[in-house]
Amino acid sequence: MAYKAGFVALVGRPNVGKSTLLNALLGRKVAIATPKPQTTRNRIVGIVHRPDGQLILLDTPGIHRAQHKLGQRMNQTARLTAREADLIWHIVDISRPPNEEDRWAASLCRQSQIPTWLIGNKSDLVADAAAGLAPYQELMGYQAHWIISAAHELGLTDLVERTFEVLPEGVPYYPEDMVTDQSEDFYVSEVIREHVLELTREEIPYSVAVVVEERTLRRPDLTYIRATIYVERDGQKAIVIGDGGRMLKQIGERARQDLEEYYRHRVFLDLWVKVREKWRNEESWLRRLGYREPDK
Ligand SMILES: Nc1nc2c(ncn2[C@@H]2O[C@H](COP(=O)(O)OP(=O)(O)OP(=O)(O)O)[C@@H](O)[C@H]2O)c(=O)[nH]1
Repeated sequence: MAYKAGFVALVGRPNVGKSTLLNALLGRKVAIATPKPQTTRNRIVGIVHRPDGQLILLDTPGIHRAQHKLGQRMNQTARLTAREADLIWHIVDISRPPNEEDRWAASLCRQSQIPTWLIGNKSDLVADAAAGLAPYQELMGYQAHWIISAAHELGLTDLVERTFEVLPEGVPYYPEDMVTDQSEDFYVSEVIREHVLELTREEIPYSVAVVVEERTLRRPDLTYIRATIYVERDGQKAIVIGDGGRMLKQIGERARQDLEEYYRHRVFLDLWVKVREKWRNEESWLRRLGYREPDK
């Protein structure tokens, strides 16, 4: 069987169940990939790995965020192009009728000219799912539609199965063993490190490493992150902390803002600075920090 690999963009107004769907799909066979922010505009939020293929799920920032800024957003970032996705899943909540935002999302999908499937979620909430889906179908007229319940994991197998069928043939984009936590922690540490380097300039060259010690979702809208910034000398520690802790506060502030943007909810960032001499020579440390040898 030919190997399939492709990108699916998730589109849908807030609250339709995108995160729930992702979580349901991101079972064991799935890993989160966290590319550097500059490498792609549409964030990769998950990869479904199978022996015969790889389904890469993309989130499209800007599409489902701004309710009141809808007008502005229309001319701004939210845009999907065929270069970025092979298929769009436009997710809707069939327990409610379509609203302005659903219409707007639909117009973006149409403009993109990417094949789009209508995914009617929350089927468990309605007695007649087909009736719930009908107004959306009328409005959008997409090629195909699906009825699912992300929360109850209904209809997902078929959806994924059929999606693989339409993905292009290709080679894997990502290694199969991509581990969720590692890449996410690595991303978080890179964000922090970036601000350390930016704010301290030449004073702290490359002798800085950041280790995420804890990262927990404390509440649905709050991620707690405790991280340690490692430097090689006491003098560097003093610089990173700054007078009265001012530098560290600024680093934390900037990194937190970036991370809140990334997680789309509040982040409590607890930063520590420690000295560890010559960490750069320690192999186990380099591995712990995520600096692995590139994949062959
Ligand atoms: N009954 C039911 N509730 C669901 C289903 N899918 C999602 N929900 C609920 O709908 C609400 C919104 O779900 P999310 O997954 O956070 O929606 P989202 O589209 O990611 O929302 P944003 O993060 O705001 O973009 C949550 O309370 C979910 O528990 C479903 O299939 N059935």
